[in-house]
Amino acid sequence: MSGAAASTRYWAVIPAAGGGTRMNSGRPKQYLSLKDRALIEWSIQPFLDAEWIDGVVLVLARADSEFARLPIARHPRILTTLGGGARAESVLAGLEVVAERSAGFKDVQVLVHDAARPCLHGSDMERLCEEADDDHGGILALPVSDTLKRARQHKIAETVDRAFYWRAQTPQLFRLEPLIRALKECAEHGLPVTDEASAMERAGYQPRLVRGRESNIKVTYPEDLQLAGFWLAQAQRRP
Ligand SMILES: Nc1ccn([C@@H]2O[C@H](COP(=O)(O)OP(=O)(O)OP(=O)(O)O)[C@@H](O)[C@H]2O)c(=O)n1
Ligand SMILES: C[C@](O)(CO)[C@H](O)COP(=O)(O)O
Repeated sequence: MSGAAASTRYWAVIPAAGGGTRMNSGRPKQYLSLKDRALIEWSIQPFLDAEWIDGVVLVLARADSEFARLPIARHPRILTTLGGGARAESVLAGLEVVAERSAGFKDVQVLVHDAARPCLHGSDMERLCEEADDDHGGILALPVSDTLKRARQHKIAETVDRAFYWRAQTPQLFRLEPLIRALKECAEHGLPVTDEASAMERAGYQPRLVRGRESNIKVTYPEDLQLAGFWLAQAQRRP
């Protein structure tokens, strides 16, 4: 990847240990079929296509018996480990594998990407690596375009100025060791974090917001699956 120092090593961690409760499909949503592939395969592919990424650590649920049956499971740059009860625990488990595999390298950057986001463009992932701050990291995100209301018991409490709000996506890019420390700190204090940036912000970092793409949706609810299929077709991504 252009711009990165030759000594910088890049890894990806893909949290894929969730149960897909909100999808209500009776199986983990990452294995639902999306244009002739499992959703998770689309999410992993941009990182395998990027040969400058040393490895992809996939974090699976203990009961996961599906991934091993996928063709992509045999890819030489994919490692797997077991996740935990919350996304942050799963991410931390994946980071520990990166730490083991990248021992000896000083400058290790990690891209954390939801397995539930199958429509990522590889070019956006590269742009994140180029535009993120070396020390503070960065995330793909989108400025809010709707008028934002703060709710109180299903009523409008106030309208907030949307100019100051962005919607966080993934990948989120951070240096390995500071991210491990930040997530461990949150875990030790029982602080639930829903993304890596939250942990880094709490540790005093100011991650850069790198504009993403509306199509980089997180497949969360049933209607999201059809939308993901639409965006993949728009990008003309082939299985
Ligand atoms: N304990 C968990 C929970 C979530 N994830 C992963 O984190 C990503 C984002 O989480 P989300 O969209 O909430 O997925 P689920 O937790 O599966 O969905 P739900 O909350 O509806 O159960 C997903 O790729 C999911 O597999 C994970 O690795 N470990
Ligand atoms: C990490 C994330 O995708 C950023 O928007 C989001 O926080 C994941 O939330 P989830 O509830 O674990 O899906």
